[in-house]
Amino acid sequence: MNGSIRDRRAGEVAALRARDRLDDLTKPAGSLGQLETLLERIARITERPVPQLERPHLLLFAADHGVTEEGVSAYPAEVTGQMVVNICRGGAVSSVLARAEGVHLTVVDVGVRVPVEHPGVVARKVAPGTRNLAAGPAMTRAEAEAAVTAGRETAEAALAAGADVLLLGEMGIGNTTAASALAAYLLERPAADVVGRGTGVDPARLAHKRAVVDRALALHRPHLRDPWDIMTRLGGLELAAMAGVCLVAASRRVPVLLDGFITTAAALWAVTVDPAAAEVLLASHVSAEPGHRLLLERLHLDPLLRLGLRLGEGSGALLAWPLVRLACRVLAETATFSDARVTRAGGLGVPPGAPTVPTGVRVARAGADSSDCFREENL
Ligand SMILES: Cc1cc2ncn([C@H]3O[C@H](COP(=O)(O)O)[C@@H](O)[C@H]3O)c2cc1C
Ligand SMILES: O=C(O)c1cccnc1
Repeated sequence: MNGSIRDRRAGEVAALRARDRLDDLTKPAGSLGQLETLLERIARITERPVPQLERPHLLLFAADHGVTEEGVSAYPAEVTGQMVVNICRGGAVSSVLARAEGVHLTVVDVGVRVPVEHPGVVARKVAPGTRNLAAGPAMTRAEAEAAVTAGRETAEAALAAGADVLLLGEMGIGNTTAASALAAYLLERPAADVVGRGTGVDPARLAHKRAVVDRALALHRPHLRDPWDIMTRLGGLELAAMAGVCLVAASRRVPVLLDGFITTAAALWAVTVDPAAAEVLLASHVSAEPGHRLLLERLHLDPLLRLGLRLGEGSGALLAWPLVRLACRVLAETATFSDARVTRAGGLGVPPGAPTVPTGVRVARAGADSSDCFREENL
């Protein structure tokens, strides 16, 4: 207990020092907008006033869903296994983004229905998919626990390999239905508020998908006594595994960059198990699924991007990652007012026409950049 109080204080001190440094950088106060609150949050999580996140690992969990037999997705269930192979071969959107940004990608099979034929997949299959959550519990308690453990161990392995930030991703046809069931229950909302088109179901199928989620909620509600009942009955194997990642990140004070609706539903469940998990979450984007905005609001998270994405696979987290990395670089490398001898706001002011940067002062740090405006003759 004392340890956690001390940890929290260390985080608050780091956040305050990050705030002070942000105000001391050669820029108008507050001018980096949302990136400034992001940096304070990362400082608080990592307990470092000038955090450097340089080793991102995307942990992508794949599993199938029995609820697909209700016809809730625009695509057939076999796409899960096919896409896992595509991701590992480098052909999926997430593979391209991870490659382009140098993000280490780990793909974990926690419950794909068929054998996944690729040596790159981490084999942690708990069961060959869940059962239909609209007809009975999706999992047994032992399966839910094993899936959370698979997520926990994957996160521990990534951290042992040097990861300093974890990105979450998932692949599982039908998982917007399971995520909707979890979200509707945890947010105390009807299915109509959270269910969206997922892979792109038409309006008739969307109405059916909502009815399926409402039916599942009515079926399970009398049996939901603790968080484990909720995950066991309404969740999914990859949802449980992603929650396991959040739980490890909370205890290790490592930032988790969420992706879309599905990853955020898993994260909210993790927060019901350990409220400290809420402190390590970062929101990459807000997806087109209507429940995503509601989940982010519940978690008090401000998404960095609003692109209308509805893909998953960690794609939104991968797109937001460069912003996070660049924000950290800016905090670490931008000159301060005193270093650069730039006049602060509230001083005597600068005479009209006078240069705001005294001639002969280098604003850039030596060797920091090669662009033209940083050349000696231009300073
Ligand atoms: C080719 C393809 C690639 C994907 N990559 C992610 N998803 C996304 O769509 C699925 C969820 O939507 P629903 O609940 O409507 O099935 C998940 O696999 C999610 O990761 C994909 C879906 C498809 C079809
Ligand atoms: O928001 C998401 O995570 C999402 C939305 C649609 C399909 N797959 C994922």
